Amino acid sequence: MASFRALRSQYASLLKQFAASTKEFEVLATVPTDHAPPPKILYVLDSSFNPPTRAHLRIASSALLEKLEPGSRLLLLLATQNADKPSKPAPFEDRLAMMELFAHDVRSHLAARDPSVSASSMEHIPTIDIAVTKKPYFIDKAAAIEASDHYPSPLEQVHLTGYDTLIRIFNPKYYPPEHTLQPLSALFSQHRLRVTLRPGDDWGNREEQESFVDSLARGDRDSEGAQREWAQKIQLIEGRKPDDPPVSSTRAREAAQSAPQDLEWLIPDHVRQFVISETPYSTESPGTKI
Ligand SMILES: Nc1ncnc2c1ncn2[C@@H]1O[C@H](COP(=O)(O)OP(=O)(O)OP(=O)(O)O)[C@@H](O)[C@H]1O
Ligand SMILES: NC(=O)c1ccc[n+]([C@@H]2O[C@H](COP(=O)(O)O)[C@@H](O)[C@H]2O)c1
Repeated sequence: MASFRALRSQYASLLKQFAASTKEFEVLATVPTDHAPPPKILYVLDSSFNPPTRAHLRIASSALLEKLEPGSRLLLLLATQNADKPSKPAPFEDRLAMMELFAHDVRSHLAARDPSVSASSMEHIPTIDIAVTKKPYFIDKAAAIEASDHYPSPLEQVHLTGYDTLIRIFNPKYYPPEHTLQPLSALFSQHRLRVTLRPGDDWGNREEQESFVDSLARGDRDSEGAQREWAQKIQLIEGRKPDDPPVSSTRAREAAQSAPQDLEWLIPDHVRQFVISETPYSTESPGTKI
């Protein structure tokens, strides 16, 4: 693995080229770098990766472990433009460096759970792509991935999100000018969502979250332009256990500043080494405001 400084400068220059290009989506790196078989299914984890957390690790690895196949590929996708949040530290090159380290965390985690993997052979462990997009909305991200010559076509995408993101995908305010849910039909005609429940004060308890898909299947969102069949394309997954503390990137950024001992349970090993050594969230880093 390259040094942290080398990783960061490699991504800084790739980002510059991407920003100056007319491309909407680009794969910047692949872990491992050697030739991988063409994917048969693409799991997409879109995130701000600021930083990648153990919640992201669980979301990605539980999807891949459900059916560990050579044709499964994971795509870690960083949107350089967010639908709602303004950009804040860490800089994108630091996040991309952390995504690559996170890819190693995911592969180690999968290897530890697959009895057929020996220390010397990771060949059955899925390949992980690290990519950027200029598109903030899922319908456009999915279309940009479809249009990319990096992948065979057609290729089913399974977007890995949390419940809070599902709610926002189904908010008509994001789909001007009509502001209906009809544009989502392009996403659900070919692709799926695998949604991890995120019970808490902000998004309702577990039962309320589980009822979202039932309500869609009953036709409660028909008047907004939704289709009942979409419910079959949304798989809900158990999140953290009720007694486990909630994990989020916000919490990890706070811990980096004031409770570094918490980083151990908040972020996975390779990412943690970067955060401790490079201090991207230190109060002294330029413009840091968590
Ligand atoms: N603890 C969690 N449980 C379920 N889903 C999660 C969890 N953490 C993140 N996700 C999901 O992972 C995706 C990417 O997450 P994101 O980068 O927004 O992390 P975050 O922890 O919510 O960030 P921040 O705290 O900076 O707002 C989103 O779809 C989000 O819903
Ligand atoms: N309707 C949509 O497709 C929609 C709405 C809100 C957020 N998003 C995206 O979801 C991802 C996660 O968002 P947050 O980092 O704000 O939790 C981001 O890439 C964001 O741009 C998409």
